Order: sequence, then structure tokens, then C-alpha cells
Amino acid sequence: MERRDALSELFLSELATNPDFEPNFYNALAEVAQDVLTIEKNDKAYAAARVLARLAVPDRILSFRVTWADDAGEVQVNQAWRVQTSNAIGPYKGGLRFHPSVTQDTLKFLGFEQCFKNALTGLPMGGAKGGADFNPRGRSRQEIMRFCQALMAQMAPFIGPDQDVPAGDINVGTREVGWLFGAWRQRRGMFGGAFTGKGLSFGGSKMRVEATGFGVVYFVACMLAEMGTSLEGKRVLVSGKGNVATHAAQKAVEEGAKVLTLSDTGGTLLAEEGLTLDAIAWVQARKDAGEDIAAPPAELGLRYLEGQTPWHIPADIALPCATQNELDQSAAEILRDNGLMLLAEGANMPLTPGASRVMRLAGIAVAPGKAANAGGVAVSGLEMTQNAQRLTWSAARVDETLRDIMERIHRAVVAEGRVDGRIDYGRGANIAAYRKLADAITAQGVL
Ligand SMILES: NC(=O)C1=CN([C@@H]2O[C@H](COP(=O)(O)OP(=O)(O)OC[C@H]3O[C@@H](n4cnc5c(N)ncnc54)[C@H](O)[C@@H]3O)[C@@H](O)[C@H]2O)C=CC1
Ligand SMILES: O=C(O)CCC(=O)C(=O)O
Repeated sequence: MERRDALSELFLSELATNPDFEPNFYNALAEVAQDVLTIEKNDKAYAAARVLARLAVPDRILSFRVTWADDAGEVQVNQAWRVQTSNAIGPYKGGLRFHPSVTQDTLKFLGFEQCFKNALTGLPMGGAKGGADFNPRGRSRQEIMRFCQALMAQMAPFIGPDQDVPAGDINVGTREVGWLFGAWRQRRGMFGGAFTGKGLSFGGSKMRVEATGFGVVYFVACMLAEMGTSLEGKRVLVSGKGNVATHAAQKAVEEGAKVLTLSDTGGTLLAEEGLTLDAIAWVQARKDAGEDIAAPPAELGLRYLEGQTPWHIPADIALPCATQNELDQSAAEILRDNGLMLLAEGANMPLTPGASRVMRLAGIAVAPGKAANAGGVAVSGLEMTQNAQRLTWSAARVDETLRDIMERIHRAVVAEGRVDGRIDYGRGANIAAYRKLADAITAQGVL
């Protein structure tokens, strides 16, 4: 970690020796600390307020046992959490994830990142993240609905439009948000914008489904414009086959790029001539039906590379859009050797620390998730605005505002990220977000 200075070493050393060491949270905090601690030290008010030390400890971590009955009538027990990291600039805000790999560490790191991401959007949203170690794979629709209801039986008292506003994340889409919202509404006896990503018939925003993936591509277009080029004809690798991946692929194709891949945990779908919108729609339909993508119809021009990730295929742009730590050091070395020009994180923290180091040393522009994938939560913020106004905006208005927000985030990140004639997007994002959080935290006293 050659970027780490004495200040961040000191700050992190206590965390590193903690017996409950949380590796994902540690990596996320380390990334931020090395960029902002000097700013904090040089600002009397920030230093006195110990801003980063306060953000490093969530306001609270709520932990729940979720008990429900499966289709066979057997009792199932899961563990769930809501990490409310900070509401200094707005109500707690961040998604809910259902996946067997979910731990308190995962959610603590995601909640911390969410504070910075939400600050970058310019909208009044604090940071939170939640989820459960529940695996929806192989579960029936009824079982997933019962699980959502059992979870809300526990979590509903802590959720509300001005309190904490969850949304979807991995394995939590519009359908699950509908069930969660329904259960919240029933428990609390009120209707309000307590969730985003809702169905359009009960307060959801147009374009929320597309927003994260589209926003990634709007951000990449800004990076390319900064380099004096565009997406036209660029070869793009996308990983994942979910909400973020398929919408990033769709928008990149619409902007003239040649998207070569999507992927899942079993392998990579390769389109040598570039994915068509029909091929992307096929992947979306398979995912929605809970079916795999290993046997695509011949007319779509796809090949499934069993057991492979997309990263060995030569390309100009990489968009990891599946999950954290999905791209490691050796994959980064292959991308670098194949002449990659930029990478934007659709997923949250998809690069391992080793992969980040390879990219940095090679001078490859890397847009961190907190900037590049902020479009999703930005449109969630617009959904909260629409709910508060009791109005519905047109898709065109939301999309235009989304593009505008991504361009503003890009400008803010570039303004803080110029180092030795190049742009360090990670540093720019950390500092721009930190300043906003620090101003709010110092202004509100010691609490
Ligand atoms: N949905 C949203 O609005 C936002 C999501 N994100 C992040 O984007 C990432 C993806 O989230 P969604 O698309 O919403 O989830 P999703 O549940 O729609 O899709 C995730 C997909 O990734 C695939 N996957 C999981 N692990 C993989 C691996 N190791 N290799 C290849 N594929 C893998 C799974 O097959 C799954 O279909 C996550 O890191 C999430 O936190 C970030 C910002 C907003
Ligand atoms: O829309 C939201 O509130 C949350 C989106 C999210 O979980 C994320 O940005 O990682």
C-alpha cells in the first residue's frame, strides 16, 4: 500500500489489530483515509471535530433474527442487519442485499461507502446499508415474500421517509421492494416514501431500474470526453448479468460502444461482434426467470465461456458490475497488458486492493463506485423528491436530471482529483464527498 502515509498508518493501526477485524470495512476505510486525513489535519474545525474517526463508527448497527416458515412448513432462521452509518446530511439511505455471503462486515463497508456516494450526488441523503444472509436461490416466490414480510416485522420501526429509506441491491429488485414496502405500510399504518425502487403504481420513479447502469455509462462518457475521445467503437467488458450490468451494457451499446461480455458466477457470455440489444434483453429475461445464461440461442451470436471471467479478453474499457472483490490482481495485470484505457466500477468495491494497486501504477483511470455508480441512489433521491411533492416526473425528465447529476459528480471529482497532471478519480471522489460530510458534521456540534 505505497500510497499510505504516516497519518493514515496511525489512524488504521488500531483497526487492524482489533480482534473483530473486518477486512472489507478496513479496505474501504483505508482507501478514504489515505486521501482525506491530510485535508482533515490541515483544517482546524475538521481536525477538532475528528470527522473521519466519527464516520468510521456507524451511528448504530441494528441486528435482527428473522424467523419464517418455508413451503414445507419448516422453520427457517436468518440473520439480518441494518447499518445506519450517518444521517448528517439527510435521512439514512442505502440498499438491502439478500445473499448468503452477507455479514456485518460487508454491510459496514457498504454503509460507509454509501455516505460518500450519497454526498457526491448533491442530494440530501445520509448513508446506510442493510441485508440478510438469506439465499433466495431455489426458493419459491411465496417463500421470498414471506421472508420479506418477516424481515419487515423486525425492521419496520426503524424505517421511514425522514428516518431511513432502503432500496434494492443484490437479489432485491422491484418485486422484493414491493413486498418489503407492503409489509412496512401494514406494520406502520401509513403510506409514505419509506422505500425507493418501488413499483410505478405506488410511488416508484420512472428510470430507477435503469439508473445505476445508465449512470455508469454517463460517467464513462465524461471521462472519455476529458481524454478527448468518446464511446463510439470502444470495446467494453461488462461483468455480471443483473440490474447494473445489463443496463450499463444497454446504454453503452446505445452510445455506439461494442460491448463484448456479460457474465455470471459460472462463466462469461462472449459476443465477438458485440452484444445486440436483443441479446441483452435475453439475459435480463433469463435472470428475471431465475434461469442461467449458459445456453444462449444460436441467433444471438453468443458463446458461453464456462468458468471464465471477462477480464482476459482484450478491450478498451472494463465495467465490473457484479460484486465486491470480483477483479483481483492477476486479472488487473491481464487488463493492463491488453492495453485497457479506463475502468469504471458499476459494483461497489469490485477491485481487490492488489488490483487497485496495479491500475494505479499503470496510470489507468479508475472511477470508484462511489462516483461511477451513484446514478442509482441519485434517482432514488429523485424518487424521494417526487414522493414528497406527490408528483410523478416523466422518464425523460428523470433521465436528463440523472445525466446532469453524473456530469456534476464528474466535474467535482476532477476538480479535487488532479495530481501531477493526471486525474486520480478515487482521490477526487473521496475528497469532494469528505468536504461535504465534514462541513455538515462540524456545523452540528459534538454528538
Ligand atoms: N442496484 C443498484 O441500484 C445498485 C447496485 N450497486 C452494486 O452493483 C452490484 C450489482 O448489483 P445489482 O446489479 O443490483 O444486483 P443483481 O442481483 O441484479 O445482480 C447481481 C448479479 O451478479 C452476478 N454475480 C454475483 N457474483 C458474481 C461474480 N463473482 N461473478 C460474476 N457474476 C456475479 C449474479 O449472477 C447476479 O445476477 C453490487 O455490488 C451492488 O452493490 C451499486 C449501486 C446501485
Ligand atoms: O438507491 C438506493 O438507496 C441505494 C443504492 C445502493 O444500494 C447503492 O448505491 O449501493
